Amino acid sequence: MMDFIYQAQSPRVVFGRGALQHLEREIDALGARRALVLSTPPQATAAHALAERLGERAAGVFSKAVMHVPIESAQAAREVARQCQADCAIALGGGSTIGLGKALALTSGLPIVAIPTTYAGSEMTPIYGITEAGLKKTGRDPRVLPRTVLYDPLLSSTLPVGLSVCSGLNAIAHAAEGLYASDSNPILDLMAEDGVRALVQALPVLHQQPQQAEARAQALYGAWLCGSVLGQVSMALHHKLCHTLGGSFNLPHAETHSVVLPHALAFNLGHAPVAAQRLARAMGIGSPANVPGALWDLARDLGAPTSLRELGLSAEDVDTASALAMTQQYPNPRPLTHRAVRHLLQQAHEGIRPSAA
Ligand SMILES: NC(=O)C1=CN([C@@H]2O[C@H](COP(=O)(O)OP(=O)(O)OC[C@H]3O[C@@H](n4cnc5c(N)ncnc54)[C@H](O)[C@@H]3O)[C@@H](O)[C@H]2O)C=CC1
Ligand SMILES: O=C(O)/C=C\C(=O)CC(=O)O
Repeated sequence: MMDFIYQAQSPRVVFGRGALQHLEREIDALGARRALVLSTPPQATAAHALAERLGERAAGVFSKAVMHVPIESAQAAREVARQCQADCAIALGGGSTIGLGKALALTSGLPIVAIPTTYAGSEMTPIYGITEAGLKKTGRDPRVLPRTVLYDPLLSSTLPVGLSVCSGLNAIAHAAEGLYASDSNPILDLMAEDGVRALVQALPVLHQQPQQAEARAQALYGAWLCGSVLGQVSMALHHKLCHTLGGSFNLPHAETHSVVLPHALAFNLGHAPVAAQRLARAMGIGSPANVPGALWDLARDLGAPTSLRELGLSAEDVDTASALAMTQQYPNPRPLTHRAVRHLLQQAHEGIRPSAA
């Protein structure tokens, strides 16, 4: 039965090979004059080159973005933005850099131009995360949604192939949980299905030919769709588990999503048959029951990690993580019990291929 609420919510999106050439036009369109360019340390050279290109439109560079946005780095960026009198920020990078931009926007209201170089999708969401005293807190606030997103597939072509695969699986996770979200709607279901289709087709090509232009564009298109889904509907068990594993055990974000997703779907899809059908159709496989196994095979075949053990989670941490994950309350297709979550994490820890949903 049709019963939904849909509220369009999107930054301005400029998509295309070479889209970065439009940056000055987009800064001007915001009415901004002095942009602070943000990046991680490994992308500092690109950030400085961009600031140089912007000339007088650049207020400075802050290249100390860190995964999961430690409060100290957010405070340092806020101080630099204040000192250099920036009136906008440009986040050049993946979810870590865009997350730093969001932390800045949260307290200053500065408009953000996001230039994503991974497939994590943060640029399309009003979700921010900040880590303080070992605990990652997330929230939603319209102030942190970037005002403009420049999607340029040329920029993601330098993303190492292993990270490209895991980041693409991270994006697929947004769409998969969006398809069984308690607050989903038909438009976002269309976006989720097409996003999964684009990524499932692009990732094997990128695994063989990381520079293949059409596949880079297709993967980034999929990331846009999946990020839009993440931004507009509620996530469930899979994202909550990854949040716990990333925030409290410092596991790497995209890799953790890659490992956990098949197990979370094996747990949930039996209670979400329409989502399972859509995922099977998007992946080009016959039986919805085979979706979790097919995703696990895809990850393994493309060289992604398949166990939490190889990401550094100890056997003892499985107990702690299960207990922590059960402290949150949220809608999930299948009711949660501590025993079932513990079993799911144990399977993911050992890297066991999930059986049919
Ligand atoms: N708030 C939200 O809606 C979302 C937030 N996130 C957050 O984003 C963070 C993870 O973001 P990711 O994009 O997975 O990783 P990331 O932004 O940490 O990037 C991973 C590494 O790859 C490098 N890198 C990125 N793009 C590159 C490129 N094109 N070429 C070469 N190197 C490149 C980065 O400098 C970094 O060293 C987590 O903290 C996660 O919680 C992720 C998704 C959504
Ligand atoms: O943790 C955050 O910074 C906010 C959301 C996400 O990371 C979404 C995700 O788990 O991919």
